[in-house]
Amino acid sequence: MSELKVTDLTVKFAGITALDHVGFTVEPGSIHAIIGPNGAGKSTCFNVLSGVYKATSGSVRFGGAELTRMPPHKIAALGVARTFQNIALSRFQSVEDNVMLGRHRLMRAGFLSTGLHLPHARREDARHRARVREIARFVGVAEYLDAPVGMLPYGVQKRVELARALAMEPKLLLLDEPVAGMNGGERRAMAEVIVAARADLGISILLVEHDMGMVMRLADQVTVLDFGRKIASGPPAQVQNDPEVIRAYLGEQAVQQQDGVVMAKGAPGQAQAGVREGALPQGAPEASGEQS
Ligand SMILES: Nc1ncnc2c1ncn2[C@@H]1O[C@H](COP(=O)(O)OP(=O)(O)OP(=O)(O)O)[C@@H](O)[C@H]1O
Repeated sequence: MSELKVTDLTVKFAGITALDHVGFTVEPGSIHAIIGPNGAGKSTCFNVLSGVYKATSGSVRFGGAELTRMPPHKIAALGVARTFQNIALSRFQSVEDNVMLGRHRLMRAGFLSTGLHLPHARREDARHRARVREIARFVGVAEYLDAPVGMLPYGVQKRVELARALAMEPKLLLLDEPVAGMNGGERRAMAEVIVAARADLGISILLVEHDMGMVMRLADQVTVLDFGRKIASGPPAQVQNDPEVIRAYLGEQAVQQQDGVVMAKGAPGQAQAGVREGALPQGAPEASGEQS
């Protein structure tokens, strides 16, 4: 099994250092979360890992391969699959056809022989469609296989996206805010699928998520970014009590006020000026059911 090792990763855009010598390791078969307030560099990190952005310096190694100079399709071919913050599916195609797109790199029959319905291409297509149906059952979308994706509820579409990523038979899955915009029930269903993907398929998972209840419940390890720098890392229980992390989320005042309890000032439910999105709850709560 391959580990993902990120070392000294730096990404600069004109005038902005989005990632500043960031390092972390995703152990094989683990769930690792990257968290941090808005603009911390989480998406930039994902975009480098999947080949969308080029690193300014540093290294990303997956197994024996250096990913930083590889195009996205080569990284995918090594077994790294990702989902996106905003759903990236073909709305007019069926669930089955969308998930089949994930299998393309695994198919040997060319476009022409598939189009001409040659026997070997037909057999291969049937084999892949059978696997697609298995994966659809695994993520709980089997009943929607024939439906156009655009007709389905948002939570189901997010699971279809996960199914398409799993259809690539990845070793490492990058999930960019997998429960964003979902209601409580949808979040719990998604969390169950993520846990099952690790347990049943042995996949390593790297997760960016603003739902801290979910992160604290699912992740084995958490890396915290703020303004492009890694400010903390470790198991969830350790990270959520780290003063640097509390300061990043709630500001200096909160650190001075808090004595074991992290709270923002102001009326309940009212955001404090300067408090950044993704407030960090104490304890290890169940999946929150609330959107951060
Ligand atoms: N393509 C780009 N060009 C210029 N600046 C960028 C680009 N992508 C990201 N940035 C900047 O890099 C910094 C990190 O942004 P990034 O989107 O990675 O943060 P994030 O932690 O994912 O935030 P959010 O939680 O809001 O999605 C921000 O200052 C952002 O404006």
